[in-house]
Amino acid sequence: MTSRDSYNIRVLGQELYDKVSSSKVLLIGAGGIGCELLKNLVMSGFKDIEVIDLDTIDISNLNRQFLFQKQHVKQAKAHVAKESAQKFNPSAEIKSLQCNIKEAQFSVQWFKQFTMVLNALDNLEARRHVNAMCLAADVPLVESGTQGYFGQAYVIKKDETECFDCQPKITPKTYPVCTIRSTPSEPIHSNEVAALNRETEELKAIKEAAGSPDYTKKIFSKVYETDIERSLTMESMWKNRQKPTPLHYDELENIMSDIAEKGGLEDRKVWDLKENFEVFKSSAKKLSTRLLKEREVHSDAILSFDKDDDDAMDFVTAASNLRAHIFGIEKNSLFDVKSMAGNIIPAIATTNAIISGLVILKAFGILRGEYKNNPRVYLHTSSRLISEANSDPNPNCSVCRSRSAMVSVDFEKATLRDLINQVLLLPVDEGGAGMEQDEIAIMDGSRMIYDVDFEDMADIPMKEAGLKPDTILRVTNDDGDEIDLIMEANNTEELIKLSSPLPKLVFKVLVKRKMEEESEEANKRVKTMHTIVDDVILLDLDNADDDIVLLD
Ligand SMILES: Nc1ncnc2c1ncn2[C@@H]1O[C@H](COP(=O)(O)OP(=O)(O)OP(=O)(O)O)[C@@H](O)[C@H]1O
Ligand SMILES: [Zn+2]
Repeated sequence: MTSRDSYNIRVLGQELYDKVSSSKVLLIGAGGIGCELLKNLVMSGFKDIEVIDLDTIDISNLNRQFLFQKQHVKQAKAHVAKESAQKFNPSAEIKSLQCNIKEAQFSVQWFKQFTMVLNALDNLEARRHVNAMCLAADVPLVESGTQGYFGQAYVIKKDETECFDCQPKITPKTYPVCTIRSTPSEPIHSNEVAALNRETEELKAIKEAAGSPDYTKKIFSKVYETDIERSLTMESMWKNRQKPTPLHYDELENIMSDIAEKGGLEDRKVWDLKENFEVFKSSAKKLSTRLLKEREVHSDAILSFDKDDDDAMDFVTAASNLRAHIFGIEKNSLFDVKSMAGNIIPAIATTNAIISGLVILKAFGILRGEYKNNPRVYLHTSSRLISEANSDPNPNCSVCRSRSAMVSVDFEKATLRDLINQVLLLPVDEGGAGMEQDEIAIMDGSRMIYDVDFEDMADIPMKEAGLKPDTILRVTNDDGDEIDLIMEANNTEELIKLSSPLPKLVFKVLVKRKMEEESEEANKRVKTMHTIVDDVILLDLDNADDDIVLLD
């Protein structure tokens, strides 16, 4: 036993320590939160850890992802994180995978081997996927995230708490191109125009003029002079708006200044007009020189935008500020533009550290069997921690409120008809779905494979119908019941068999489904169901007669 272990026994107590050291944990993501978390896991006594990350280390990760150093740049995050974290507690067994967690090899069955899953991801799609997999595998998940000084950590457990998708998520803002091209009104508009310009016509012009002595002048004059003067001729556009003021290259060139290019300009300072002009010229020149060099190797080389490319960020900042000046919009520092153009909020190491610590506390809670009573924790401004009770699943959530079960299948022989007869029509008290034949619909992802008017695939072997192990079939009926059937290859003689009885119906929502999904209005109504008029909720808690509750 290492001294780390005896220390952990004293801190956690023997009972929790034993649970910690015998549990198997999956950590998804080895970025800002993931690095902190992996270090915390090994230091607090977790011994069996699998870490997965699809990415390689970028130089910009080094300021906060402290398991990585300069010599690791371009190596796989998961492998380097494992090597570095291992040193904190050599008795821990860490397995690393450089993969996308959405790959088919990480099946529901694979997820089932873990005591818990810890998410340290940075995107909605992967979070949604892991949420669905953990629900299907019935493995508790700790979800976490940070944005600047804000952060949160909470537990998701099937049937006990809200899942990741129980509450609608705000989708990132987009701006209509036509509006921002002609009449930008906020700083972010100008930035996007600069980015768009760079990506479309104006960048093409820069590329074509690259190498010629007056190419920056050409592009400058087109975007900031000719285009603006043209738009000024459309009188009606400026009736209720401030008119733009074109910029003239030669006039700016003649302003006396000792700045030759960006050298010495601070990233957090808002540059003045002349400074933006000089940075525009120098960054455009550097970008085009780079392009010409790359074209010597590949004739069709292009430059693509990367928020961590200094020349690209200088160009976008200066170009958007020049345009902001024309439209009388406030200019921004390079630091601010980087947040907007890269659609990022700067990551803060301290926030990641606080949230990772909380994730470990949530994980201890899971090992003590605390789900609903394992409060969500939010980190707010002024470093205040706020805890909030974990909520029940949203009865209208289409992700966690559908029932799911594993079905073992002989894909070579069993047909959808077998599935219908032996699982879906099977009475509820025999562990089946108790559905009616003519109201069943079966979907394989977005592909309809069976309903009463489409039986083409009902009598062919499932393999021929394109079904394979780990397919998740969604079965619905006219009552709005939803059942997810996770199809696994069978290891018995039987054609088809439910691995476990279907979970009983807890909440059955018979609203006419018009209120579902997408629209904000619908989402509001889902959250406050008592305001729904004319909708009916059917609670069938014990599978006895349905109770009908009318909502006023
Ligand atoms: N589908 C996925 N499968 C595996 N790993 C993923 C998946 N999606 C995201 N990740 C990983 O999750 C981690 C999230 O970490 P973080 O938020 O710190 O992002 P980052 O890319 O390292 O930093 P930044 O975006 O701030 O430059 C990243 O390392 C990323 O590679
Ligand atoms: Zn849910």
